Amino acid sequence: MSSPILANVHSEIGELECVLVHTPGEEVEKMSPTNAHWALYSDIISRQEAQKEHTPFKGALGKISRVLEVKDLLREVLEQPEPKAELLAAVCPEEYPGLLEELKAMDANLLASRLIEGVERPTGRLADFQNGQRFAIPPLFNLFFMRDASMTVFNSVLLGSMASEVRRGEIAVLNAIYRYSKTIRAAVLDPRTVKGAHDLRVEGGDVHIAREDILLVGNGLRSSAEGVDYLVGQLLEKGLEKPLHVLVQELPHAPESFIHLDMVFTLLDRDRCMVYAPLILHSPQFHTIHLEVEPSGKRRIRYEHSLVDALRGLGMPLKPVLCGGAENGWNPDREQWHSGANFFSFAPGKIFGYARNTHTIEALSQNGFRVLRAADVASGKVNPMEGGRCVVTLDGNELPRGGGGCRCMTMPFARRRVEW
Ligand SMILES: NC(=O)NCCC[C@H](N)C(=O)O
Repeated sequence: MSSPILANVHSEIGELECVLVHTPGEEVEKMSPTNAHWALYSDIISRQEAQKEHTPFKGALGKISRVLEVKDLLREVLEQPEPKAELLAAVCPEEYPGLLEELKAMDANLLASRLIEGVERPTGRLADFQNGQRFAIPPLFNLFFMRDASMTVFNSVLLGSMASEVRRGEIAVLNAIYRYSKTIRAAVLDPRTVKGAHDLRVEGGDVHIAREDILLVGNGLRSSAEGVDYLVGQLLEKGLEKPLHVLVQELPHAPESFIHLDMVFTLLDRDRCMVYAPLILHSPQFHTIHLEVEPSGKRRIRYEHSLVDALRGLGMPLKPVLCGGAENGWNPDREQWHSGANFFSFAPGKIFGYARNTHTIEALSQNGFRVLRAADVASGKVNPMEGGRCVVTLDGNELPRGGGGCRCMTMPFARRRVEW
């Protein structure tokens, strides 16, 4: 058996070597207009349509990098008796002992599907049915947004501390995978072990590694100040070789399309970033805070003019490309809403994004990004690794209704180091 792949991510843009994804399955249809908002979707979506859009994305990723389906990793873990028992104990409510036995008897394949797609309460009680509490184990509606519930930070994986109850089931599954998979290996940082930390929240959409010594962290609905302090504390405990700069970007709590930093800002190349300008370039209300941490643990903290200015000050001059192609007006708002600022870099200057955000794609084209189609990359018709900058576009009309884009749908596990 080959040796496991080790967690190794030291930037947002290094050439991708291994990425975790989840193809949207039955779980995305286990909702109706009444509970879609609770499930954190802005609309109900069709599995078939979502899969149609996701397939070329995964296919294109497969031409570039090793791609691991989270369900395959889960199956591998469930084939091992002790991890299986441990995971079932974590997710199966004690009030249904019969259910636990039923799940224990399932083979790894069926059980992996059940844990992702959800298990209905076995009681058949009308009250549960009517109040929408139908699940003993809720479906992992948002699992295809692999980015958020865990994140590779250097050589460790940090489990998310999710702001919404509906996403907490993802953590148990991912925790089991990171601890027991034979395919991948990582040291796991688990915020659940911190006692009494009621306001410790951190999600991967907010955590970006700009450079080995610079982290960017969104601070809003999903990641709290305590979450940032936890991450810094963990990195200090592991030992810093040089000062670490943490640039914290405050985010508005509404509308819901501003949930994470990656919905308003993503890194595209050594010298380009995508910005939703009204917030990232021109907001006096939402601050950028620079936390400098020395290897000794000594910290300094100050306001910066903006994220882009702070990065320039740290020797990362970035030209912003505008989401919606303009500073203000309808287009930035319309395209940001459909994850128009959310790009996933698979190498410096090589990115994935949704084709529907035409003004943003045009702005990228004007910045030297060749526009390719994911289906053509997946079929081998074009090779995105050849030539300079490119944006690989996928038809994303159904997927963004779940609330995220290409960065949200990937969890990079290993990348090559960038030569700066
Ligand atoms: N990084 C991201 O912005 N992820 C998108 C997550 C969407 C999901 N429906 C959520 O609200 O958590």
